[in-house]
Amino acid sequence: MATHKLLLLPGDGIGSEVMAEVKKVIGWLDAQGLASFAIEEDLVGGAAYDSCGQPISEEAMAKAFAADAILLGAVGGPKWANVHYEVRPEAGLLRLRKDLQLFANLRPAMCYPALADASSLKRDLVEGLDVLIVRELTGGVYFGEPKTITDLSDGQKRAIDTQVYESYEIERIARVAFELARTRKNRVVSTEKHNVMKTGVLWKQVVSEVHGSDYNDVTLEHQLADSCGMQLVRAPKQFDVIVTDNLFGDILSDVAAMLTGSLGMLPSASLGAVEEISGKRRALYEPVHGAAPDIAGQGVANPIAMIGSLAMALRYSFGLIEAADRVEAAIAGVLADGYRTGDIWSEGMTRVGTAGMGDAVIAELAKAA
Ligand SMILES: NC(=O)c1ccc[n+]([C@@H]2O[C@H](COP(=O)([O-])OP(=O)(O)OC[C@H]3O[C@@H](n4cnc5c(N)ncnc54)[C@H](O)[C@@H]3O)[C@@H](O)[C@H]2O)c1
Ligand SMILES: CC(C)[C@H](C(=O)O)[C@@H](O)C(=O)O
Ligand SMILES: [Mg+2]
Repeated sequence: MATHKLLLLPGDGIGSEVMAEVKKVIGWLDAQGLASFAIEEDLVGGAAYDSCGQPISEEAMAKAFAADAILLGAVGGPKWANVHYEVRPEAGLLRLRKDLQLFANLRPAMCYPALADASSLKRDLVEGLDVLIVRELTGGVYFGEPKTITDLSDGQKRAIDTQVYESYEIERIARVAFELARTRKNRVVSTEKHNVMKTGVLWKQVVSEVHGSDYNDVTLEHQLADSCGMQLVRAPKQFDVIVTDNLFGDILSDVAAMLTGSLGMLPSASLGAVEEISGKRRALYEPVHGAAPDIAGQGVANPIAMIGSLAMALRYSFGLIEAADRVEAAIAGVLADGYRTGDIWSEGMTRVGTAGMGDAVIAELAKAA
């Protein structure tokens, strides 16, 4: 069996707590002979800043380039509120995404039947929900230049962020969305704001062209991003795949999280292009949530988003479909058995902490083995 090089970057806040649970799952898969991993670990975010003055070291970047896949916990927190913008914890994550060219961010939001009552919406609106947000991750306002704050002569200040998209960036993310739609319900909603933004005009045009030339079999609808947000909480089951830019994708995925019960439920995969010679694609897997400073250190964070991110790595990077299916079935199993961390807990359910949820997943895996 091939050995997969996996780099673990726990990061800050609850990042290391949820990573500890994923390590249990990795250990279990290895022990069962279902997967074989060569594990490296390093610092990212505030933890790296505290250690070397940078939100990711050059050594960690080299490990990231050498890895078959990266698992990242979370970065950020109030401890670093006053560090210089260039070296803030989030800059480490953004550098990984940009330097590794991880342009395709897949954020599936699924509402497990056992959790339909934990959703922000009524059960019938969310039960069985399965939406995939395909977020462009290396362009847009996150990276566009100029990006400045300047002092003006009258004592005022001016801040500039720049939204830039080139057509190739829109085309490649549109292709990812259409390809994935073909494996699902064959429907794509593309969302932007062409009514106020030039990038929105280009986005809509390029997505339509890609659709017309190669994906006529997929149903395509365009929605303005504000309206898409509204539709997502009005009637979420109308969606199959949503393709959108970096900023709208960030916002819509947190909204979608609450339809599933909690931000602690949403995994993600950030993928690069398939390399021509090696056939490999760079990839980073991380929960959609952040470092959750309000609950960090208490052992109560939900590790399911992190464990689900490992399942996505097994599926997309390593082709270990059986192992991925087993991990996802174990997550569904513990929820059906009533195990709940605080964020998804309701009357009558078994309340567990982060480690308790990780142990329950292992027990469920073992039951099915
Ligand atoms: N990918 C990342 O590393 C990432 C993502 C989002 C935010 N952040 C950073 O994290 C810091 C805190 O940001 P924030 O508070 O706006 O967002 P957050 O996602 O950290 O937390 C938002 C809310 O969700 C809850 N939550 C999040 N994950 C949870 C989990 N696994 N289990 C239970 N509850 C959970 C938190 O307790 C909090 O109430 C900021 O510095 C931000 O930049 C990092
Ligand atoms: C931490 C931050 C840079 C990040 C983003 O804005 O992309 C986060 O919110 C996310 O959703 O992954
Ligand atoms: Mg976000």
